[in-house]
Amino acid sequence: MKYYSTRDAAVRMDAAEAIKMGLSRDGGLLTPCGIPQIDRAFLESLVNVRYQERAAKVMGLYLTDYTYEELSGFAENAYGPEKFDCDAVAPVRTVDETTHCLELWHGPTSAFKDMALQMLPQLLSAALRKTGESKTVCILVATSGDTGKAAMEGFADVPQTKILVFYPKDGVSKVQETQMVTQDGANVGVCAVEGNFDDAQAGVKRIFSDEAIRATLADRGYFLSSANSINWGRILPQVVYYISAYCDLVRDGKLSMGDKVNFCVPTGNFGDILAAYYAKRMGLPVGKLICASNCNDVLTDFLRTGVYDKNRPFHTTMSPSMDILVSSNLERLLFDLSGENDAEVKGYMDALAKTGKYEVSDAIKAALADQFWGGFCGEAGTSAAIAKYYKENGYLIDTHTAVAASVMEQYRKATGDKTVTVFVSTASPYKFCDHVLRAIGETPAGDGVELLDQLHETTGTAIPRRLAALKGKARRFDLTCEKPGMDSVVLEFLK
Ligand SMILES: N[C@@H](CCOP(=O)(O)O)C(=O)O
Repeated sequence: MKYYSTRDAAVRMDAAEAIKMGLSRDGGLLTPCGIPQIDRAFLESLVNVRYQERAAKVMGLYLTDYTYEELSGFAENAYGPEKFDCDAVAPVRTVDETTHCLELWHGPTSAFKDMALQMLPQLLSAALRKTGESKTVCILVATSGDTGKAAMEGFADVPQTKILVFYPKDGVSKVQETQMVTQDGANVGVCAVEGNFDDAQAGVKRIFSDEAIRATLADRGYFLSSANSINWGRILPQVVYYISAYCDLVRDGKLSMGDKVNFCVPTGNFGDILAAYYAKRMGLPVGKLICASNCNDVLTDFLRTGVYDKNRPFHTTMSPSMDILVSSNLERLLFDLSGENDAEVKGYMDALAKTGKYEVSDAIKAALADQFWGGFCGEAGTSAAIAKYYKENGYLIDTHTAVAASVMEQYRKATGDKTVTVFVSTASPYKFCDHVLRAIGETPAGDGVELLDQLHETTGTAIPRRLAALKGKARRFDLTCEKPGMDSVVLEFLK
C-alpha cells in the first residue's frame, strides 16, 4: 500500500516513509492510495479475539511494509495491563438497548489519544529503521489538552526521538496542564503559547514548511515530524476501535452481524470521526456518523451547508480539547469525497488560508448529507448531559463525552432514527473535575488535582492511577511564548 498527498496525488511513498514524515512537504495530508475492504468473514474472525489481535489485523491491511509479527508485538506493548487499566482496552458500555458508550480513556493519560499514541512511537521507531534514517526525529505537537500529554507519555525516552509540545495558555484544563508540565523524560519539552489552539496548530504547520528551519535542523542532525492526527500513524490505530466496538456488540448479542450502527463522536480536529469514516468505507456496517461539536460549531455549519467558515469568535469552553476552528483532518475527508481530486482539495485549502472560508462542490455536499449529521451543544447543555447520565444511569461522563451524548439526543429527536448508536467517550471525567462536580450539583473545594479526591468521594468512582500520582508531583516546565516566538523555542530546544 502506497501513500499520497491530499494536495499532490503524484507524491508516492510507503507507510513507513509517510509515518516518518508526518505531513507532506506540500502541506497536504498523507493518505492511503485506496481503502482496503473488509467482509463479513473478516469481521467474524475478529469477534472472539482480544483487542491486540484486532489491532494487528486491521492495521496490517494498511501497513503492508510492516510484518504481522511486528504489528502484533507493537499491539501487545501498546495495550498491555501495565498501560491500560482494563483488559478489554476499549470497552463498550451499554446504557440501554439501543445506546452504548465506547470508553477510550483507560490508557496511561486517561484520554482517547492513548489508543494511537501508545502505538505511534513504535510505528515511528520501526519506520526510522526501515528507512535507514540516522537523524533524530523531533516530534512537534499542537494540543488543546489531550494529545500533548499522550504524545509526551508515548515518546518519553524513546531513542532517536525528541518531542516538543505547544499548548494554548489558559486553553486547557488544570489537570491537563499539570499532566504536561510534570512529564518525565530526558527528551521532552512543553511550552504554553499566548493564543488559542488554532494559533498553536498554525504555528506548528508553519514551522514544518519552513525550509530555512528544516535546513538548520538538518545541519544539527534533526528532522521534524508530527504526532497530531495529521500523521497517518495517528489515524489508523483509531480505525481499529470502531471495528472493535462493532465486534464487541456482535459478541455480546447487542447486534447481529451485518446490522448497522451509528457512531456519535465528540469532534475537534476531525481525526476521530475520520477514523470512523474510514471504518465505514472499509465495509463496517455503519449508518450515520454524528459529528458533535461544542459551541465552536464550525463543523455543524459546514455539515449543514457545505460552507466552511472559520471567521467567527473562538470560544474557550469546558470541553477544551474540542476548542478548534480549523479541523485539520477534514482535508482527508474532502480528498476522499472528491474522488481523490488533489487540485480541488488544494483549492479549498488555499481559500481557507487566504479568506478563512471555502464552499465545497454540490457532489461533496450531497455525500456529506448522506453520511454525516452535525450538531453542537453549548455549556449549559454539556452540564445538563453530565447531570442526566449521572442521575439517571449512575454513569459519570466527562465534558467532551457529554457533548456527544447531548448531540446524539438532538439527532434522534430531529430524525427519529432508531438505529443502535454508540457515542464515544474520549476522556476520563477526572481530567475535568471542576466542571463535572458543578454539573452534578457539588461546589468544587479547590482546583486542578486537588479536586480528584472530592470527585471520588462524591461519586464513588475510581481515580485513574496516573492522575492520582500527579498529586505533589513537581512542575518541570514553565515556558511561555508569543505566537511568532514558536520558531525560536524549537531552535532553542534542538540546539
Ligand atoms: N483535541 C486535540 C487537538 C489536537 O488534535 P489531534 O487529534 O490532531 O492531535 C488535543 O487534545 O490536543
